[in-house]
Amino acid sequence: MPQLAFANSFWESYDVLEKPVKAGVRKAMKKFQLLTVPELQADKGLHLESVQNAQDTRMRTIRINDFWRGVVLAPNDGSDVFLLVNVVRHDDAYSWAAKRLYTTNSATRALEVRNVVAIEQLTPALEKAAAAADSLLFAKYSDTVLRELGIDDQVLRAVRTIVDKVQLQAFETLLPEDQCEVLQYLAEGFSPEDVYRDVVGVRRPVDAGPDPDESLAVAIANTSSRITLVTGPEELADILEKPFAAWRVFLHPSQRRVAYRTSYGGPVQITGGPGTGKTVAALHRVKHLLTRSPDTRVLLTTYTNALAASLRENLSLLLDGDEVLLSRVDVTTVNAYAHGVVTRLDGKSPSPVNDREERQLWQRVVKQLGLPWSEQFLAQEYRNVVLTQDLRTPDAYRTALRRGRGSTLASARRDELWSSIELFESILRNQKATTHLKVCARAADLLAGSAPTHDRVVVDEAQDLHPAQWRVLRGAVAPGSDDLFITGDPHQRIYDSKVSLKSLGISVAGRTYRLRINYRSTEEILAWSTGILSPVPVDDLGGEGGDSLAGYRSLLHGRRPHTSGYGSEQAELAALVERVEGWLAQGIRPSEIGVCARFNVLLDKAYDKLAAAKVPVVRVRDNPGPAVNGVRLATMHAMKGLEFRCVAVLGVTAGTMPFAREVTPVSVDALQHDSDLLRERCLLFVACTRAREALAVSWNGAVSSFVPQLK
Ligand SMILES: Nc1ncnc2c1ncn2[C@@H]1O[C@H](COP(=O)(O)OP(=O)(O)OP(=O)(O)O)[C@@H](O)[C@H]1O
Repeated sequence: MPQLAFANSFWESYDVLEKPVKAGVRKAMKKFQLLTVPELQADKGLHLESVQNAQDTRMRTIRINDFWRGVVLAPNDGSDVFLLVNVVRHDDAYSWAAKRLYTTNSATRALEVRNVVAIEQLTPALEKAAAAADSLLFAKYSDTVLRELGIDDQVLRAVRTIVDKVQLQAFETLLPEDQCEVLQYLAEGFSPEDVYRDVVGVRRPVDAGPDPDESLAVAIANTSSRITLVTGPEELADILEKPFAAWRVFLHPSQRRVAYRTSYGGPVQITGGPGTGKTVAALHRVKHLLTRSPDTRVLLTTYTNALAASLRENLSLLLDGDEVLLSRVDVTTVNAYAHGVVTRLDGKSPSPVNDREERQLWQRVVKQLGLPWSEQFLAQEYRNVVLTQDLRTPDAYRTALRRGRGSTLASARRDELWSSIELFESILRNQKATTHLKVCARAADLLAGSAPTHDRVVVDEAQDLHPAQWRVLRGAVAPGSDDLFITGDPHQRIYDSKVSLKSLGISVAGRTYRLRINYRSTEEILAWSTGILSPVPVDDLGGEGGDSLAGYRSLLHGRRPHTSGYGSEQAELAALVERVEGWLAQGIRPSEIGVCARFNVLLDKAYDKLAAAKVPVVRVRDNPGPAVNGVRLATMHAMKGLEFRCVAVLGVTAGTMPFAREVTPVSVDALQHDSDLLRERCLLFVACTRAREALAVSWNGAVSSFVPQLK
């Protein structure tokens, strides 16, 4: 019996087919599992036929129904894997199939496809233009270097005509995938050695011989990042029936490498810009850890309850709803986990105050003691010095290094300040209340004196965790191999947490990896959003140096973000309604649209305007499940970790972004001032990078200085 494999191009077309057409595909696919190759060729219903004038003689089409045909690559080398590459309307199927050529990459040994006709047609004209060009994008790389990276003769000829990145982009959909990726990395300034390591090395089979003489079946097996091989009828039914989520099946080699590495010697850190699949890598790592050993208990944490719910859902999808595996994972936030530990080991449930109540308490302290510091200064001192370093006595505080704080405090002043901390804590005690970070501190103490609760910990959205929360995670698992798998992006740090992971007993030295391909947003959205952060340096995740967004790329292209200023809030909101209606008219579902603003006040007004225009709207804070209809409205903070096809960011006005009240004046503390400003910038960056296809940023009055000017 032949075997079946599916290329990712197939899923892209299959996913949007109408139900009866999908049923037709399923019926046709079944035949591949029931019939022998000669029977397939003779089957009248399937009508497996060659494609006239095809560039690839292995190209066949099959009948799905009167209007649709499947495009199949049939083996002609004695191997037996048929590759389903597309489902196309009858009239287009033949010309689509005729132009495509599948080849085995000489370096990666993976199967890749090109639009051979288009490349042939374009190249001569481009060669003429290139002869007159001042410089060529790949001039500094010799043919030998490019060939070693897998570039073949036809692509090499085209490469020698490329003058700049824009032209490379225009070629992207035509070029064979691995070769294209090599060129994209070189164009970003990566050295051929880096590209070999990150693109070729991770794909090339260890036992690859000097020449690519593999059969089609072997080349298919080498292409796991783009092709799924189906092993049996049940798997086929399963895969065709479930909603398809590409990330479950097609991991980029850089994602696969970090997620499925058998074991790490200790904590490992995965960073990457927005949308690079860090959450996806974390989920696959959980799968790997669970399936590797039958008893392993995993703690998977994220930042908010809403994100925890979505992680749970996706993990269930990835594990095919396997209850036995799922029962060995706890998916939660660090705060909720800490709360559970304290409740269990102290025998009573703590009652943390919320952010607003905590602010009010500090106001009370300031009023009562009449000290020369603002409530904001005291709250930051408590969070960023006292709780960060876990200082518990006035003596410890008196001599502590106040890392990250730019103001000096002499010993006498520190004693005064400590009195405010004592008062704050005593008010809490009297109210039988506490704070989330104090619950974490208590949980860390309790864990230090008891057995770890889990065998492995996987941490998503790590950039915003406070040292008190890291201490909890450190205590949840015994130090050793595979103890902590940490994913995060320091450019998305929207709470004021300064962390040195090493000082918390979490050393990731030699075990840090970076993901660079953005699967979410178009290159246009990513590049524009990157401009929000480009004027300022950003610390890395572990607090040991700097991080940068250089070299991140997207696989998708689209329109540039739309930026517009209005004379009044009314006008801005009226334009929002029009924009959302426009998106809906394009067939985008309400739940695929996100509208966000820095504060709820503006969101409330947006809610009313949209509702008045009969646009369904829901607030993200009300935790609407995926099935709930309605445009999603969220504050910028609540946008963390989410994504939408279209995003409108409102009120990016000079007085709001940055919001002066949230920014410590330079005169009070210069370092804190910079760090507050950076946090505000990151907030806008997070909001904008939630958009997949369309981003609209607007303001009323003067524009925020964070908004990059479109060139
Ligand atoms: N290998 C893949 N193939 C297809 N889609 C992918 C792949 N990896 C990630 N994605 C998709 O890209 C999007 C972003 O992935 P994910 O949320 O894991 O990124 P992230 O790095 O955690 O993002 P952020 O830090 O911005 O929250 C999701 O829609 C995800 O399904």
